Amino acid sequence: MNENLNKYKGVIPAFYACYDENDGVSEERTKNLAVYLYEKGVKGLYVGGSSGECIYQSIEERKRTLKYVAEKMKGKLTLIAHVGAPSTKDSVALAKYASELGYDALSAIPPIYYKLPESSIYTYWTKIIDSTELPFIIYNIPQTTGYNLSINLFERLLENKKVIGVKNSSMPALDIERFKTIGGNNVIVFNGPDEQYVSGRLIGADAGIGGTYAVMPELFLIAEEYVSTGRFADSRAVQREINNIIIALNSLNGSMYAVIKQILKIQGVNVGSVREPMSPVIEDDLAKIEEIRDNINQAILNFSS
Ligand SMILES: CC(=O)N[C@H](C=O)[C@@H](O)[C@H](O)[C@H](O)CO
Ligand SMILES: CC(=O)C(=O)O
Repeated sequence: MNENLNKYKGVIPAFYACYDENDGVSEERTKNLAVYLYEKGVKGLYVGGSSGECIYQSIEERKRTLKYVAEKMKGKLTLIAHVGAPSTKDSVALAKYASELGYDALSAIPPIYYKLPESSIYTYWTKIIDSTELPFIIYNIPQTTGYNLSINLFERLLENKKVIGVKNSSMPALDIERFKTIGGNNVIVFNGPDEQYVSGRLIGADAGIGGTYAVMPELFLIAEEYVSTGRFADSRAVQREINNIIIALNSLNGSMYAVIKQILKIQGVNVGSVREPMSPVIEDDLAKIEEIRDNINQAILNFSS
């Protein structure tokens, strides 16, 4: 692995949108969550992606989140700014801003909503990449964007030396193997699906970025330790627990992020709720959410010994 890429190797939580009680971006809560995750020992933060509710926020709000995280964590954690927005213009504005703030790398989803040809997707990503000196991580998440990164476009993008990696959230582990095989040691491949962290790492992912890490960073750090030290049976056991928890997080009335934020709140890290149209948690689910939180803590205890 290229030396410069070592700072990306590890568990990198996707950072959440942190709101005040009036659905506004909260400086204090954003900084508190950043510090909380830093103290857990994660490698870096992926700021302003799906978990950051990027699509529901104004560019101004996204800039504020990028700024608050950088103010607290620059030089302490590897900071990746997700700058994908519906228009190229807004994405480039965010990219330039993240670069001024001292982020380590940029990342972006492909264009959304309209089904654009690959030539437009190539141009979109390239304009973001060309707008700063920062390295770039492609974000492939076909479930939400409707576009699945082709090998052809991946190879074309890799011709640009600023492209250092891909965060792959498609479900086939095969995609991770292909991207790693094609990219080799000069490219870092991030596992996307948290439910397949262990499989992703074994088939070629160098690291992981995920939306549920922040509610149970300990478990992903343990899974990573087991994988990297060859304790495969143990790593499977942790993955099973993680999956039980993710399934539970998705089994209630509120959106997964609302449930996660409720758990963080019980843990003493209040980051508010989710922005509509995502649904908040409902009163009737609060006891079940406590139970999920207890299960997370029990799993951490079980695997820490
Ligand atoms: C589709 C999607 O949002 N994928 C996220 C990013 O890769 C994951 O981290 C999920 O949040 C996670 O795997 C839970 O399903
Ligand atoms: C990984 C993820 O959930 C994000 O893009 O924020």
